[in-house]
Amino acid sequence: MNEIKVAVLGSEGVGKSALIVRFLTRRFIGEYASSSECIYRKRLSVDGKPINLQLYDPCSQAYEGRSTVNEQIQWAHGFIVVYDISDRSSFLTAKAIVHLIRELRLGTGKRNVDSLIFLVGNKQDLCHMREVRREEAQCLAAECRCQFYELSAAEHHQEVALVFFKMVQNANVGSKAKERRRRPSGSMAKLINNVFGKRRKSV
Ligand SMILES: Nc1nc2c(ncn2[C@@H]2O[C@H](COP(=O)(O)OP(=O)(O)OP(=O)(O)O)[C@@H](O)[C@H]2O)c(=O)[nH]1
Repeated sequence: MNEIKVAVLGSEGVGKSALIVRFLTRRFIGEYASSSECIYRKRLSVDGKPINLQLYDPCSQAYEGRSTVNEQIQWAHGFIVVYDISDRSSFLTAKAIVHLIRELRLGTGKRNVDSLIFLVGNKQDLCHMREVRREEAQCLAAECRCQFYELSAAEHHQEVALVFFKMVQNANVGSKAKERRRRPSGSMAKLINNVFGKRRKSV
């Protein structure tokens, strides 16, 4: 069964746990007691195929700089980078994380990251306290070639679910493509067989 690993990153209090819990349970739970990192697991069906999804939530460890994100980047197939639209500093942290992911992914040779970073502005219900303009976030997303969403874990279930499903779909397509690159294609396998198989017989 295909394993898809997604890290949900961002600074403290932006709503990482709220988004994950909203996706997993459809509910918004105001406060979360957890103070240590955790991995949530869920079985999904994508295009009729079963998928084991793992979601990494760093909890209060939040963004602890380059070395922590480096480890998370090695682990994850995809990244949901969250900021709070009413907190400018959380946007700057999200920006730093997105840049770091791109830089480190290129460094590890895992180049195909374009569809696997989502920038998510959470707490859209607090738009009267907005500190990050939507256009600014869209610009960052375009510059870093990632997908952009603005939503509210508190108010939107469908939008939140869509973001997670889209990420799983993209990661799944990426892992299938990787698998195909590893294995020779059907026609290539036939060709290899024809050439080398026949030669072996005639020796
Ligand atoms: N108004 C509003 N509050 C939200 C939303 N999402 C989360 N919150 C609140 O923001 C606070 C932090 O949410 P968490 O989900 O714990 O944030 P986190 O990023 O996981 O925080 P850490 O685990 O400390 O890193 C809580 O009080 C949530 O109720 C939202 O969409 N709107």
